Amino acid sequence: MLYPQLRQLIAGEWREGRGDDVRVVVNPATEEVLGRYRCASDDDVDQAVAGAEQAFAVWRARSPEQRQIDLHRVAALIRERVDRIAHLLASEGGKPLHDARREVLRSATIIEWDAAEGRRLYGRVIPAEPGMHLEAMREPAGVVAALIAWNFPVGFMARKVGGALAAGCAVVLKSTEETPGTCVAYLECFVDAGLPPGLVSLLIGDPTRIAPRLVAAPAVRVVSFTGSTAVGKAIGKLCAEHIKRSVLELGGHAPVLVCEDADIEKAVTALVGAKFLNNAGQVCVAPTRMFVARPRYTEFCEAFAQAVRGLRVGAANEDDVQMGPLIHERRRTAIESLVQDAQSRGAKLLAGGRRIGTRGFFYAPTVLADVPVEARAMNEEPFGPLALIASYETLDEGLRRANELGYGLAAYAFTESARSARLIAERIEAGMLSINHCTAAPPGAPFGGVKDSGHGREGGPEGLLEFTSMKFVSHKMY
Ligand SMILES: NC(=O)C1=CN([C@@H]2O[C@H](COP(=O)(O)OP(=O)(O)OC[C@H]3O[C@@H](n4cnc5c(N)ncnc54)[C@H](O)[C@@H]3O)[C@@H](O)[C@H]2O)C=CC1
Ligand SMILES: O=Cc1ccc(S(=O)(=O)O)cc1
Repeated sequence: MLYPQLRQLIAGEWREGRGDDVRVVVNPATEEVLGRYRCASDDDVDQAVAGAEQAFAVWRARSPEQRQIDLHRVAALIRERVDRIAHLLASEGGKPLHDARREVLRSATIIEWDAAEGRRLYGRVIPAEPGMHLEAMREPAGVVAALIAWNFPVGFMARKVGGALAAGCAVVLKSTEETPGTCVAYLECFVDAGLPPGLVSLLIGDPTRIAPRLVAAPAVRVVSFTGSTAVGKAIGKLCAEHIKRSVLELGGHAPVLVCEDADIEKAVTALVGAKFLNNAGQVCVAPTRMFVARPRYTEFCEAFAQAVRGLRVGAANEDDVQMGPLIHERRRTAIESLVQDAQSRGAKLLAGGRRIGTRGFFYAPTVLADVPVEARAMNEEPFGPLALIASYETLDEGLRRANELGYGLAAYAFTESARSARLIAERIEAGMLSINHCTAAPPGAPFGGVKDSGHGREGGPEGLLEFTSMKFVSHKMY
């Protein structure tokens, strides 16, 4: 399948960037160069924002029903082009083709859900004396700056671009440096569906140049970022400086409580899938710190390690592959260093712990047990195929361990006890808790974190409201 020409989409026109730098895109499974792009310049950013501002005026004037119809055309094109988009996502991002396909198809469902929800952005009539009409109106916020990461570029585009458009906004999207071909192919669906020119722009280039200019642009009203907590803090500061509303979907280091009464077989199947088979652990909600009730510890460790040893690692297009490579050499070195550090502090290696092959950024699915609290991996988000296991004596202690980090994105619990489940639900410090499963949040659920994992929500009615502003209108009629 042909790799696309990597062009910017600026004010309705696909064209080359006008920045100085040219960068390459690499297949992480083969290290082969897939393509090159010239970065966006400051002027490109300004033109994209100006185009979005003009298109916003057209789009907000359309009825919510018409916007839903328009977005359904986009979703239909995404489904039609699933093979092409998934192929690009797998080549650039390294995930197995079947996972890439699932992400693309799910993204169409997200857009459809948001498109329908866009018709329900109700305001409120406030009771008042006769002759006075008091109303809280919800309006589209304006131009949205969407900054995404490489691990689920399609899912992120659906949530940010789909959500913003469904709420009546226009979007300037900053592509990921690693997966620009996927972003181009995906946004072609929006253009080819006949949306107003300029409604969605795509900028590819140096994020440290694009992001500050985009956030500072007066027409930009909401900034939606997905990435690390470190970069999220920098974006948050920029937003504060320019008084921009922000949605920050940042890192996580999800704890898992495996209670004494858990079904260990079911827990292991769910956790191995969510940890390793979901983008090789490069997921913000990946279950990573597994705290197991002492009486079930050995049983859990053995079952978990055995399941992990049987996983098939390989390139996206290989038959039956379950886990792909890491996105780049930096991530592999980071995982390696976390594993070495934990082992030097007494952690026991139960599976993996090594590179695989001579080409591509492969690292074996790795399990460490008896991981001490001071190991770096217990504190820094690994963002890779590394699971950590430790035991707890009481549920109180388990909850304390689960809550001890600054992160607060996803958390998981496995228990057959309604009482334990309730206690965990009440006391866990996380934006999302899954009990007895690890399946992904559906489009209608509010996705997001607390503490250092960010603020604001994507998905559900809550996600759409982030792209709206309130206007209070009081009308004295006589
Ligand atoms: N919440 C999530 O889903 C993600 C979390 N991460 C975390 O970040 C760590 C590092 O991965 P990276 O790819 O290096 O993530 P990162 O946070 O550095 O980059 C994420 C996105 O932010 C943009 N970015 C980077 N530096 C920027 C800056 N100074 N100003 C504005 N935008 C900037 C990049 O274009 C990138 O696509 C991972 O190990 C993981 O812990 C990374 C990607 C996604
Ligand atoms: O890594 C975090 C992450 C991954 C996927 C999604 S989505 O549901 O596909 O949007 C959200 C966050």
